[in-house]
This record gives sequence, C-alpha cells and structure tokens, in this order.
Amino acid sequence: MTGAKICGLSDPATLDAAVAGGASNVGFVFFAPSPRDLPFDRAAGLAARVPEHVGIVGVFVDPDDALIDAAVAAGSLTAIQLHKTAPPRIAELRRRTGRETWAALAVKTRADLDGARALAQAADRILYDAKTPEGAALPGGMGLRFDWELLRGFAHPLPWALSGGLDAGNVGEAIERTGAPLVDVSSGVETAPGVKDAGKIAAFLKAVRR
Ligand SMILES: O=C(O)c1ccccc1N[C@@H]1O[C@H](COP(=O)(O)O)[C@@H](O)[C@H]1O
Repeated sequence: MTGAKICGLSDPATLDAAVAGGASNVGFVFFAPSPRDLPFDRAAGLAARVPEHVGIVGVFVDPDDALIDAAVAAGSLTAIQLHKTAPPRIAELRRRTGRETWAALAVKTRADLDGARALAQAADRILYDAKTPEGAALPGGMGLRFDWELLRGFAHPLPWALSGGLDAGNVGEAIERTGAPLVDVSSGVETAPGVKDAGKIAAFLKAVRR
C-alpha cells in the first residue's frame, strides 16, 4: 500500500482530515519565507492531535542546529526532511537528531538523479521533488512536477518518495508510472498558497488508496 504525506499543515481541521483520511505522515514546514511556515507553539498544538501510527515530518531548508533542535522538540518530529542541504550536513543532522532523515533531491533532468548516490550514506529516504526555477523563493511547495519517466528503471539507492505537483487528479497515474511507495503533496490540496482544504485532502488520499 502506498503511503501518503500531507505537507504544510497548519490548522487542526485539515490536520484531522489528513489523519482521518489515512495519511501515513503529516508535514510541518519550518522555513520563514514559506506561506506554510509554522510557529513552534502551533506545531506543538498540532502534534498533540497526531496519533502514534502517523509520522510527523519537519520540512527544512538547510537549517542551523538551533532551528532543528527547537522544531524537533516543539513538533514531536519523527522525521526531518531536508531541502538544499549538502550530504555531509544531512548526515550530521541525522546523527544529531536521531530522527529518520529524508533528503530532497530536486529533479529536472536525468543528470539530476546522479545526486542520489551521494545521499545513500547520509539519509534514510530520498524525496524526488521538482526543481523550482533559479531564484524562486521556495525550493518546493510550488506545485511543479517533473517528468516521472526519468525514474523509470532507476536503481534507487534508498527507500524513496515522490513529490512535486501531485494532486487528486494525477496521483494515481504517478503511482502507476513510477511505482512510488510514498507520495507527498502540499499545493495540490490547497485553495491558495498555505490554505489547506479538507475536501481536497480527502480526495487525494482516496485517489492514493485506489
Ligand atoms: O511547502 C513549502 O512551503 C516548502 C517550503 C520549503 C521546502 C519545501 C516545501 N514543500 C515541499 O515541496 C514538495 C512539493 O510540494 P507541492 O506538492 O509541489 O506543492 C513537498 O515535498 C513539500 O514537502
């Protein structure tokens, strides 16, 4: 069964919708420029609603130690997801936190997949995500997708997940074409950047189960 992470949650109603719909993971973003950036006190309140069988993934962009330490504690994080972070630093944060560590790999061309090898010793999971344009404010969470065919026949060096531009209408095809064991969505279950929608979350999770 394919797992699903609903990312960028920031209010109780949509968090509850993700849990009720069968999400395997929920995601809290700790990155100030993001419209989904979550203050620590709200992360703590939301984390208290998450049952033990659902993972809580903190999303970071090359974070410093202070941010990681505070977020892991406040959000009761079970995993950390690192964007734009060099492999040695990923390994260091994995050791420091003792948490399952997901390394985002930004993909646009097949050559980008070469970066997967360097992550093999550093992380526990690779998250293939669409590369956002040079100079974009965010390295993810922009609803962009990459060519899933690039993953065909690729020898994944670690457990992995697929993200980037997924929604209820395309996630079934994405799973069928890539064999993704886990999918991750943010914009595709929103009505505006940072505004999650319970109905869209339910529809996404139903499409994953199908
Ligand atoms: O969602 C954000 O604001 C964000 C900020 C910084 C790094 C990553 C972020 N989101 C991640 O982006 C992917 C794909 O999102 P989308 O479905 O295309 O909107 C997902 O892994 C989010 O965790």
